[in-house]
Amino acid sequence: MRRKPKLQPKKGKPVNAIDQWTTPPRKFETIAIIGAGAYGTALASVAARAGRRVRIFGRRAETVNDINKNRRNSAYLGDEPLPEGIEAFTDLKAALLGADAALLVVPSAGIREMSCAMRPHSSRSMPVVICAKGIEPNSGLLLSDVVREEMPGQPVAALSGPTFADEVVADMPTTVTIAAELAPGETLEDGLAARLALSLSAGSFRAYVSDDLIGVETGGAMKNVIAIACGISRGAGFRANMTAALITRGLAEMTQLATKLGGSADTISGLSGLGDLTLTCSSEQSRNLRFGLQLGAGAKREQTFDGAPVIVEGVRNSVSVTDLARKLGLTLPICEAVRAIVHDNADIVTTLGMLWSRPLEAESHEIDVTIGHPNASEAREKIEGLIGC
Ligand SMILES: NC(=O)C1=CN([C@@H]2O[C@H](COP(=O)(O)OP(=O)(O)OC[C@H]3O[C@@H](n4cnc5c(N)ncnc54)[C@H](O)[C@@H]3O)[C@@H](O)[C@H]2O)C=CC1
Ligand SMILES: O=C(CO)COP(=O)(O)O
Repeated sequence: MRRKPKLQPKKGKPVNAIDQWTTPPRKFETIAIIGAGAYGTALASVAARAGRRVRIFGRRAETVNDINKNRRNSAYLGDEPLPEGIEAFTDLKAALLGADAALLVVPSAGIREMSCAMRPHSSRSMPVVICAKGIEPNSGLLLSDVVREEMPGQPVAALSGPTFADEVVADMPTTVTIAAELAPGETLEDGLAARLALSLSAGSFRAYVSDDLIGVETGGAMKNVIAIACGISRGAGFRANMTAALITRGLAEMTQLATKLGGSADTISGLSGLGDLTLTCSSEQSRNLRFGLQLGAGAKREQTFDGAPVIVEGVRNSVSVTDLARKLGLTLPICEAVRAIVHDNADIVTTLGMLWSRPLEAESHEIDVTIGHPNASEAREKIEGLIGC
């Protein structure tokens, strides 16, 4: 078995730590986790290790029994043992009974339906924390806005960051950002994000707080699309320089959309943006990266993962992100390229080549300059030649 190194926390008073603030925020005691897949179960473990009472909802009876009887979720997380203090239910009402906060951990496609189902069983003061990554197709809504539509008046937050579920469940060092908007007169110190961070942080799991819900959610939705681009490029035979370019220019696309929506560029350079982008674009643990690798190597979309129904959020989000950007008058070339390859069967080499033959421009989006490309066709030919087309 692989050795799991443990962090050794340093003794002494930390600087500016939430639990050292003048009046540390009150913890939530009972946490409901909605969704017993890989990430829901991992976050249930985090909450239980932090001393919370945890009630997790899963749709499949076998999974719920596995968690209650064997303290495992073998369908999603292999043999990794789960900590004590997690009770699983197939009944949504029972899972939400007495919950002080709920983490919503189903795929983005299920957020509207699930929040609608939660509404009759949720106390009005119970915060709903979105842990899925996405933007709703057609409406272009952030998932927090979807929840607000289905659960009017409910406090909403988002938890996002570089967090592979199997590392989280194994208590490997992990950081996230928790974001919630501040009510008038409220400060970060007494806000919802701080209460959640204090309720979940323990041992190897460390949450930072933010009031930029838009920035955190936009970064999370977009990084999966960029990870697919990195996978496609590597799978098609391009190398490290191309990956670095896609990550960096992908980050620029994330910044453009987030700031246009009212989020901050600072958030995009944080854990939920750059942090998660780095993780997802560089590790083959990522489903989005692996999906791209398979496409790049020539698989059809339906052949990826041998046809298994794996959640690859970047697939639907390449459409919702580009639709939203188009509506806002933005062009996101990498996200558009992923959409064209994944949904319109566009040729991979030609589509990636087009990224290199676009008019030259200033690197900073604060400077609005485009310079006609002197050698567009030459650039495309060069790229095609590189991988022998
Ligand atoms: N697995 C990971 O490492 C991480 C996942 N996430 C995000 O968490 C979300 C969930 O992902 P995973 O837990 O990995 O997926 P998963 O496939 O492991 O589990 C999804 C769970 O949601 C349920 N589900 C599926 N479709 C549903 C629907 N339409 N309505 C209600 N329930 C539905 C499934 O039965 C399952 O219990 C995604 O948005 C993903 O991007 C975020 C960070 C890390
Ligand atoms: O969001 C994730 C890690 O932060 C999980 O990424 P994948 O869905 O690509 O596996």
